[in-house]
Amino acid sequence: MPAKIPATVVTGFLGAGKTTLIRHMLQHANGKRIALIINEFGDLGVDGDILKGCGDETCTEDDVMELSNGCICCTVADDFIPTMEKLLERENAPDHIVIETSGLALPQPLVRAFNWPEIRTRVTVDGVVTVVDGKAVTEGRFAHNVAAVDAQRAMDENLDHETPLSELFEDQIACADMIVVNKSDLLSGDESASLVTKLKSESRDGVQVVKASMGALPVDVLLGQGIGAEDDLDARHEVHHHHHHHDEDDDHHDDDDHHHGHEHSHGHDEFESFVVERAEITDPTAFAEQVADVIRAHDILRLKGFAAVSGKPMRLTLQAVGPRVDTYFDRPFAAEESRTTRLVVIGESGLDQSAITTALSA
Ligand SMILES: Nc1nc2c(ncn2[C@@H]2O[C@H](COP(=O)(O)OP(=O)(O)OP(=O)(O)O)[C@@H](O)[C@H]2O)c(=O)[nH]1
Repeated sequence: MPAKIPATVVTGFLGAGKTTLIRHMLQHANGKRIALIINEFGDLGVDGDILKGCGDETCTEDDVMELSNGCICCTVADDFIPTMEKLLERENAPDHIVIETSGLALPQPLVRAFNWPEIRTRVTVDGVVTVVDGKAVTEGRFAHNVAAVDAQRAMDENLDHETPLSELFEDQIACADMIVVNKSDLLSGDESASLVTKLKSESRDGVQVVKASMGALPVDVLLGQGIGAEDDLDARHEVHHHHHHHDEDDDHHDDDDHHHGHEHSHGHDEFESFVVERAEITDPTAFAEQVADVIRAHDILRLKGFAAVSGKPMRLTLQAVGPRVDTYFDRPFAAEESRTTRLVVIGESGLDQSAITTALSA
């Protein structure tokens, strides 16, 4: 039997730097054929577009497969397994598979999917890499809810779920084989060192915690961990209490209802996304400020997309994580492509979509 193809799962909260890390990895792959599977939250396919546009010969469009919108654990049978099978049927099998989960995904259900018989004999989970936004964590964006949650708990003992942010973060840390403290360039040496120490103490024994800027890590550090995470699921406990019925079963593959039945009880239903489309903008700097103001006013977690700038043939990529907005021109608009501005907005459920749309369209 041929050796199993190793697959690395890259997880991490919205905007932590997963796509940036993968892009760096592809550009330094040294001839290794890496196939990518991307599961994005939000409708625009921004991550796939950024990766396909990386212009490196080792990452042709064929090597990037996008899963339809939705969380992997709800769509294993309909989407993830068929996509993997398509990849495995290719004549020219990849040396390594990298899966970028959406920033709102729980990695455990994805790792569990590697125990499906169709996949288990041919692929193994080489390791789970969890990318952490060092700046956001240092600023307490995931932890500052803890006091409120504890207060809530004290009032109602039946309430067993945490805030969506802290709970996702904990699940992603609990599943990690390697934790990347990204965005170290935005931290002092002391800040990043103390975050490394803290995450080491919060993660399982033997988990590596490394610092990075712009996800720049040697490919050999990221790939080839040889963990076999699918055999080791129990150690990667989930704090998501409301769907623990996933836990015991390695053989639920013939029970599709099992996957769909609880689709609406997932933590990430507490998040939503929508797309805002507007006409060309005139000034990238002014628009970035406008976007930052809208993000602050509406508590938006993540905003990204592409803009057309009057008089410029190039497309502007806009990326915001919290109120920090990055822009750069990535490539010319194609002849048949319409010069519009399209942005995907992601936040906790209850966003005022019409007010946000109006403010971004002004
Ligand atoms: N300063 C700084 N910015 C970074 C770093 N890594 C990523 N970014 C920026 O952070 C933004 C989000 O990065 P992505 O790589 O798209 O993050 P992601 O985790 O793939 O985001 P989602 O797929 O939306 O969850 C982009 O504007 C990046 O340029 C870093 O190490 N330092």
